[in-house]
Amino acid sequence: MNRHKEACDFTIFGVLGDLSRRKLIPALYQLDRARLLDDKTRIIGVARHELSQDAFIARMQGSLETFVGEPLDSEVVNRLLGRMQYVLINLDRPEEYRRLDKVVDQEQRILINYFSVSPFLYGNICTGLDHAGLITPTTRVVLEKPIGRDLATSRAINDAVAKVFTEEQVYRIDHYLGKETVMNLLALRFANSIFTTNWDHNTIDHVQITVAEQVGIEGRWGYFDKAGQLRDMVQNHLMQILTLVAMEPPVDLNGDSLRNEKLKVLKALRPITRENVEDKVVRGQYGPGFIKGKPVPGYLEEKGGNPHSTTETFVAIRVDIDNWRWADVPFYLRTGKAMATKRSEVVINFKRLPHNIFSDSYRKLPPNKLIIRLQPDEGVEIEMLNKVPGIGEGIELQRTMLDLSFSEAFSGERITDAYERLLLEIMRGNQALFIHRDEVERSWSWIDSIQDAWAQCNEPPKPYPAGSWGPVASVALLARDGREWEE
Ligand SMILES: NC(=O)C1=CN([C@@H]2O[C@H](COP(=O)(O)OP(=O)(O)OC[C@H]3O[C@@H](n4cnc5c(N)ncnc54)[C@H](OP(=O)(O)O)[C@@H]3O)[C@@H](O)[C@H]2O)C=CC1
Ligand SMILES: O=C1O[C@H](COP(=O)(O)O)[C@@H](O)[C@H](O)[C@H]1O
Repeated sequence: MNRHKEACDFTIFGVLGDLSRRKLIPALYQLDRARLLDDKTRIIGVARHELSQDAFIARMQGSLETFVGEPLDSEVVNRLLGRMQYVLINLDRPEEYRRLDKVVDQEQRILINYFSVSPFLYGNICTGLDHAGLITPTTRVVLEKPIGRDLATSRAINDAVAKVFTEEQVYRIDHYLGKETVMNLLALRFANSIFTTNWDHNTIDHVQITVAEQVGIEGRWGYFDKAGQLRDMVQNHLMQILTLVAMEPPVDLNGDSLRNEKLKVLKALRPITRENVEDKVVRGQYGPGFIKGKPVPGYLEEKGGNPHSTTETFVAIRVDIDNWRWADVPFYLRTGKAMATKRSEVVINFKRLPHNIFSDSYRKLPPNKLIIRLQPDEGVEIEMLNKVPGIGEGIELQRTMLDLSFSEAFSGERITDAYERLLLEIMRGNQALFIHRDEVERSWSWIDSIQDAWAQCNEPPKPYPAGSWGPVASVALLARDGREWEE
């Protein structure tokens, strides 16, 4: 691993697509602004449209103007655009990859190949790069999620990539791993003794992980309807958050140390099958409703959609981890589109104390909670009991919050976008924030079992109004265990 910035030929396949325009190009702008790109680094955009270099630069400038979200620094814009070069390649045609050979220089710079296209094109790109003799031991490849749609397709894609790249050359992106607050889970857990020593079945009752999105599908029907929320969000983002919360302490922060500990958690997930799927999983689909006071269509009425689709837009799951640390500590996951608000958080619910010595007003003392706000309004809260000040008789208790809001505690620090961090780590050659093939395949195998169980049950998803917290059945999922969601 090289911790220093290196000169790269950063090549984006699918440079005119949504991800590239909305996330990658703006992230490169921020890195250039922070002087984190080597002076010799170049950005090569690959797409299949006849486009002059000037027209390409104009399109990239348009992306910056639309998606950077702050006034642009013209000096940085000019420097960044000056690094860019367009190359026309139809990714299905191996003979066209030779055009890249003319622009990359692997003696001077590291070649990074970012596949910002459908995963079903990854094999073709690998063949094309190999055909053109562009793969050397220092070449890197970046794969976007989702890798496939199940274990079989993910294996086929990983096999195609493994024909030409070693695992040490592959960077599988899950952008949640680049979010400040997700990375902070490591600091919280392994830099603070109060948590390190209170992080198991002895002190924790259960864990909740919520990733609620307020947006609906909004023009992404073609992709989303074939995927659904389980594949789109749980297989990757929620599984990664879960593994970071549940894993054993890694020996250090190196890529393999972290990835091995995460993998052990995935191996310990209790399978969900036809026999228990109805008790453990709730599938929902949003209907018409109101978001921010405005009427919004249901999933089946979205533009370009199929009015008979049974694809889920919401999932809630009780996950059990069969290992020593988490015996009898359920992890409840929920994620959905078109929900009441955008909110992602992890809530660690501690156990109740066995006995109450205080007033009768609390029959049982409410347990402590640690709330980790992943986004928005990033921060950490601890819910605890305090004495109400005063000289009255006895000790009166009140629930209080210790609230560490990142915007206040680190005021002046800009919260970097996940892609900025991840692109930088790829350029540095640090694999710690990227996913190993074994993790992807373990996760798919667990998800496939739920998909199979759903297919056997053949039950339609439960409806919920857009702008709500999901189907009522998701409340019942916890109520059956005597618990409730953090609201
Ligand atoms: N968009 C997002 O927010 C996210 C995307 N991802 C992943 O990122 C990847 C890209 O997604 P996204 O940008 O949304 O997809 P888009 O469809 O917007 O972009 C893909 C690009 O690939 C190009 N392309 C397709 N086939 C070929 C070909 N044969 N030769 C050359 N170019 C081709 C398309 O060009 P053309 O215009 O000619 O069809 C298009 O510009 C996917 O793997 C997706 O799952 C992951 C997380 C979030
Ligand atoms: O990967 C994806 O993530 C987004 C949500 O990302 P966030 O950073 O805005 O939380 C989700 O909307 C999309 O469907 C999914 O493919």
